[in-house]
Amino acid sequence: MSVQFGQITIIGAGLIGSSVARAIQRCAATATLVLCDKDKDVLAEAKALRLADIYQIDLVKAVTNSDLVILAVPVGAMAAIGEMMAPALKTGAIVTDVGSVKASVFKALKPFMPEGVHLIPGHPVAGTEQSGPSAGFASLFEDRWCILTPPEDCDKVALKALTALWEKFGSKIEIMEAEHHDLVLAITSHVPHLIAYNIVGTASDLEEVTSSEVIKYSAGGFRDFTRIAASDPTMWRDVFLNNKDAVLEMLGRFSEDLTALQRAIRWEDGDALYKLFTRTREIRRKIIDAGQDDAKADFGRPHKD
Ligand SMILES: NC(=O)c1ccc[n+]([C@@H]2O[C@H](COP(=O)([O-])OP(=O)(O)OC[C@H]3O[C@@H](n4cnc5c(N)ncnc54)[C@H](O)[C@@H]3O)[C@@H](O)[C@H]2O)c1
Ligand SMILES: O=C(O)C(=O)C[C@]1(C(=O)O)C=C[C@@H](O)C=C1
Repeated sequence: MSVQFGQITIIGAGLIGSSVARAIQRCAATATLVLCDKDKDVLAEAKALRLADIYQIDLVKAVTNSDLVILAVPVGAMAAIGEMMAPALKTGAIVTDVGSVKASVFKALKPFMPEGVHLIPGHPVAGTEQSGPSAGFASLFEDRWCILTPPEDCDKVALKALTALWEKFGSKIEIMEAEHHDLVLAITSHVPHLIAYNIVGTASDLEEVTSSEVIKYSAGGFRDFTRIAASDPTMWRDVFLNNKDAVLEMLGRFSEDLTALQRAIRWEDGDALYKLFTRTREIRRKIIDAGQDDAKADFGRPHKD
């Protein structure tokens, strides 16, 4: 495959940044790949893994001359990075990100973007509970959705180039409004993570059950929740603080439905329970039929490369 960009810079060499680096290397999408991270140990780990051509702790130096800058940092870190790197951005460059929330990222970055720089936020809907450069893998994005949320006046050529790159990674592309993205992901990703954090927290707080019993007898359902609840604390703190309205809206609905379930159990309304469980089983089957599930669901995705 041919080189599409002269220089690409990835800011943040963690799970997603390092997976993007590996995917870029695999499809030879750039002549020069620059990897930047604020943490020197992370950069050293990335270097040992040979994830890029240049390793740079200085943000300004890292983005200078880049045709594409990909921000792969927690969403709460975007604004400060945007402000710091803005003066060094090349005219015509594309700035994108991989953050799990979209409206707040656009709002955080837009004011700093110089004239002639194309800001196109993105979100690969693929990941694991792991963090850091060693946890990444090139096939992470294969057959997964990558949602792009370009502004209405987005440059068509820039959008086409970014779309082509994600397609090279094996992703399926969906174009969406940022606010709609945040509402959909609140129910499909953010609230499920909150539920997992909460149930594992509740179990560990139980006074009459020791924490060693929780670990010893954790099977099936609870174990699956612990995988999700092991996800990165910084990343998820930032997701909830930056998608507050949509998460609270979905959490309100969730609480109402939970109260209905509570009532059904109290009044021994077996029909209501049976009906709901039948409906939810159908949803699981539809997800499998649509190819959106894989065996990794239990313990993270196996590394395929
Ligand atoms: N983990 C997932 O499953 C997943 C999936 C899709 C999208 N995302 C999004 O991807 C982004 C990165 O998540 P991750 O899982 O790769 O996290 P990670 O913790 O593995 O990596 C984040 C990296 O960013 C670096 N960093 C933080 N602030 C920085 C700064 N100011 N300058 C330079 N580097 C900085 C950290 O040192 C770290 O190495 C987040 O916005 C997250 O919402 C995560
Ligand atoms: O599989 C997992 O471990 C994930 O949590 C991945 C997951 C998700 O909720 O689906 C997490 C956050 C991202 O923004 C995208 C993907």
